[in-house]
Amino acid sequence: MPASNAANVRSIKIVIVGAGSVGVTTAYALLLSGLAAEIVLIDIDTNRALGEAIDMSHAAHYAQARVRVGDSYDDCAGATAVIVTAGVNQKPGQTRMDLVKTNYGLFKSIIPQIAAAAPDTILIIATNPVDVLTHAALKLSGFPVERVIGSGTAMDTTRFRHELGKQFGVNPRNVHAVIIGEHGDSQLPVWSLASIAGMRLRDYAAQKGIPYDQEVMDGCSQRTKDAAYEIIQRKGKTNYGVASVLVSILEPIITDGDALVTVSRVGTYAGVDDVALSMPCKLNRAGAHQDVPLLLDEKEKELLKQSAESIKEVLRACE
Ligand SMILES: NC(=O)C1=CN([C@@H]2O[C@H](COP(=O)(O)OP(=O)(O)OC[C@H]3O[C@@H](n4cnc5c(N)ncnc54)[C@H](O)[C@@H]3O)[C@@H](O)[C@H]2O)C=CC1
Ligand SMILES: CC(=O)C(=O)O
Repeated sequence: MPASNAANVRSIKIVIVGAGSVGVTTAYALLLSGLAAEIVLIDIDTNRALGEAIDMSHAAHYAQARVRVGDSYDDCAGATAVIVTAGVNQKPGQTRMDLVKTNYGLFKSIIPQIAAAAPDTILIIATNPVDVLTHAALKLSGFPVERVIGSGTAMDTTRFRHELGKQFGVNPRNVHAVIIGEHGDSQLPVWSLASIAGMRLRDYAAQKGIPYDQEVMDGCSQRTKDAAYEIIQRKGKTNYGVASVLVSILEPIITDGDALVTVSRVGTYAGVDDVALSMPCKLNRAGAHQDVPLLLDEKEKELLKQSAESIKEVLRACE
């Protein structure tokens, strides 16, 4: 973090609603990041949350931050951001959309309480299905659209860059490629704009003498899409990747950093209105701004439309 922002951190309070696997891993990643002075955990299982907070407060000794449990949603007051991770997760074989009924019901109860206690905060939604619930959180909070952000395909973009970085033998940070659309099965890779060192992937491969094969590339995007299914099949949940992604979304909000991140936000996409999905957004103190139009090719535009429509269909069924 830039030294000029260090002073800000002393006033930064972040609330995490849902102190399960994603919530506590995020709290720990945030604690070690040094971005917050106070981290508050809120969970219906207050006893377990307290155990986590006590344990983490011993790590806080090394990180100069305070971790505590909130007594009620009133503890959201004054939070720079409230991250929502409460809700059921996928069992092996389930899709994210399979969780919608339970988690939508939960949001109807918790979002109005957070909004009443912290009317100026930024909501960051991680609970799945994240796009549908980002839309729900916007409607239930009455917040401006910039202040309701879904973690969206920031997670998939991270996984995609990891796959491409392995394929091309470069650090994933040097791969410029995004996954857009649903954080789920209808997501799409933007191949037409993917680059390494300013070169299209095909050109980079040619320069390096690496064979370029679209089937191999498609394997990278397929593994990205399937990553959560594989991890859940093997260990029952995903938590480390998303925790780091949530901190990477928080960082530009806390530091007013103007970072471009593929997050989910309500808007109109490929002609489908009032739907939340991910496109690159500029993140800063005021929230998420959609001022990064992507010049998609015709096939990508069609796939984005299909993704928006599939999210909208689930939204309609919820209403
Ligand atoms: N956006 C993303 O990239 C990712 C999203 N997820 C999603 O995050 C959610 C949480 O996953 P896990 O942490 O693995 O589940 P978990 O079961 O470990 O934790 C969920 C927590 O929510 C709490 N909770 C339930 N109802 C509550 C309420 N009314 N108020 C406060 N807390 C409440 C539970 O007590 C539990 O501690 C799931 O929907 C999962 O699909 C998980 C990984 C990645
Ligand atoms: C579970 C989930 O949404 C993920 O790890 O991508």
